[in-house]
Amino acid sequence: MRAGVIGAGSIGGVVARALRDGSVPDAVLSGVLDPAGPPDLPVLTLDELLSTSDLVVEAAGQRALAELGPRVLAAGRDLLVVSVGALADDALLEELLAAGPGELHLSTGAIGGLDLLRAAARMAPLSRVTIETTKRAANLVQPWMSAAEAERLRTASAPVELMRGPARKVTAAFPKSANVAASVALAVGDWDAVEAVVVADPGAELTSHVITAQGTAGSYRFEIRNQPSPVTPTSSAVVPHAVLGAIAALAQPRVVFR
Ligand SMILES: NC(=O)C1=CN([C@@H]2O[C@H](COP(=O)(O)OP(=O)(O)OC[C@H]3O[C@@H](n4cnc5c(N)ncnc54)[C@H](O)[C@@H]3O)[C@@H](O)[C@H]2O)C=CC1
Ligand SMILES: O=C([O-])CC(=O)C(=O)O
Repeated sequence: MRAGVIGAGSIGGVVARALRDGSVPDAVLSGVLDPAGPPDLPVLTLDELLSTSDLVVEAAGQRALAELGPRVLAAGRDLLVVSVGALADDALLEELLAAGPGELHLSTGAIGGLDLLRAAARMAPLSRVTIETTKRAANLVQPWMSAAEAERLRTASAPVELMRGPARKVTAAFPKSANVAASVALAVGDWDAVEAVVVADPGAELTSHVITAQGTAGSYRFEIRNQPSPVTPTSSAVVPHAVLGAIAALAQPRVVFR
């Protein structure tokens, strides 16, 4: 399988180098598309990427997925999405689903438990599904925040709850930090069932995601505590490895959990 990568930052850069170095059996790097043009990686145009890849990994952000995702699928290339939060836009999701012949795949990204939540939600609708994300306060500053609010975050001395609301709203408000809220909503198949919370903690060494759900199938609590990426600390360092695991499963579908 030839895999191309859109966005060669903290996630896509690790993925591209691992593919280039042959660490995934039966998968090779075709190249990367990134205006930042990492010097050690083969940088291609979109047309070149599409003509030399079987699978394209999006690791460039929610806006890039909206701009480029439909073209990847329409060119007949499979697409593995990391910026899952962009799918909170129903119109984009419909466009991507209609855009084939390429197939759409979603990365599990920074979290786990999505398979069990999906199974439990199929048994009977879940109630009270929540995901609480806690990150280092200074990394959660957003362009829509007032200067005073941004400064309060940068100088916070205690944890602050920044937003609590429907997953759709929270993933759009924190596009680099709360894609996981969308992942939980897509796993349970109900955007309105999932409440997302973002907490800024000046003392947080690790990024945490605590997912809870109750239903007929049982009661669930997943606590994930990830090391932040040293390059882009809003992203967990494990994310590129989730992507590489997905590529390995697509390239060589043997002994794969589904
Ligand atoms: N599903 C999940 O659990 C997670 C999803 N993410 C998503 O992954 C995205 C990428 O994360 P990082 O690699 O840490 O960010 P990063 O900032 O380190 O890298 C992003 C790269 O994409 C490039 N880029 C931006 N727009 C582009 C475009 N239109 N075409 C090509 N390249 C473009 C940038 O130049 C940069 O090199 C985040 O913005 C977020 O949406 C991040 C963490 C977890
Ligand atoms: O990497 C993480 O821990 C989660 C993240 O940034 C996101 O969901 O956008």
